[in-house]
Amino acid sequence: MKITMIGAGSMAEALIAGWVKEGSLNPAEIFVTNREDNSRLNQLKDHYRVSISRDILELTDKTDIVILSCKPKDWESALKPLIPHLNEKTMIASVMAGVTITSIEELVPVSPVIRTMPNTSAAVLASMTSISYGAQVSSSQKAAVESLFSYIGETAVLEETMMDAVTALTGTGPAYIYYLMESMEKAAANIGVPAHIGRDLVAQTLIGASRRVQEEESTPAELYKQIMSPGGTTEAGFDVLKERQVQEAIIDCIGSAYERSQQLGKGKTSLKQR
Ligand SMILES: NC(=O)C1=CN([C@@H]2O[C@H](COP(=O)(O)OP(=O)(O)OC[C@H]3O[C@@H](n4cnc5c(N)ncnc54)[C@H](OP(=O)(O)O)[C@@H]3O)[C@@H](O)[C@H]2O)C=CC1
Ligand SMILES: O=C(O)[C@@H]1CCC=N1
Repeated sequence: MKITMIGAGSMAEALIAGWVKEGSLNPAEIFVTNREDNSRLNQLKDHYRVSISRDILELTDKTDIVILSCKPKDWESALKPLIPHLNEKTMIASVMAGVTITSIEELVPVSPVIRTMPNTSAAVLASMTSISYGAQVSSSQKAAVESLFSYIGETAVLEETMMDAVTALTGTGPAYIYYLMESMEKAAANIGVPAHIGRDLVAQTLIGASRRVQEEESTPAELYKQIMSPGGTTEAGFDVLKERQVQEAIIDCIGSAYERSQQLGKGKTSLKQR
């Protein structure tokens, strides 16, 4: 499959890294462009052997899928020069937060449009990617898209009404987990565990906890209650979490990310416009 990526930032790199990691895609058939940062394009070319170009029309020649991996404020100007060269065989897949299928279809009525929400764990083939299809996507195109994103992790096909929610939950999600890990590393250092040791211990603790949720029937609450002995260490820790209302803060954090995804879809590019 020949891919054109418009945008060469963090999310684009995570996708590229995942697609080439085990040879799922031929890097020469991944064409990447950005707005102006030549050194970034050369870096991606040197590291992953992808094809790069400043000529967006050259990139879209015979491409099967154009991936919009720029920011929500930039996609319309990025896509405009391509419009006369697109047809019903060229899929447009967005990874952008907020931007709706309808808004892309309005600009490119001829093309099948797909809205996706991967995450940066694509780099290690562990993305959770949600996918929604516009009305013009054929069943063979749907199969091709699902195969493409299943190379880099798990996929779920969802109604578009859920895309802002999954953006807040799983697109943004790894960042919350890294923040938790950073907090645990800082705590480790405070209680005498050097950072380089603490990092590995914390990472394995998260992997083990996640795997139990994936592989067993128990809920997270049942699992944490198993760890909590009356009067023990876990209870002492949870007393602080409850006193500081950490669970409420996390619920509000994801709610705020959800609202922001909705706003981005309405073209509110600045946080001040909230
Ligand atoms: N980061 C993440 O974890 C996730 C991000 N996303 C979505 O992915 C998208 C990209 O995010 P992220 O990678 O973090 O952003 P970055 O800021 O890292 O990258 C944005 C890229 O878009 C390029 N760009 C901007 N304008 C144009 C244009 N007119 N034509 C071509 N390229 C252009 C930039 O080029 P230049 O540097 O030259 O300006 C840059 O390469 C966003 O829409 C975001 O919502 C989705 C899931 C997770
Ligand atoms: O912060 C953002 O807007 C993007 C969307 C999902 C993750 N990062």
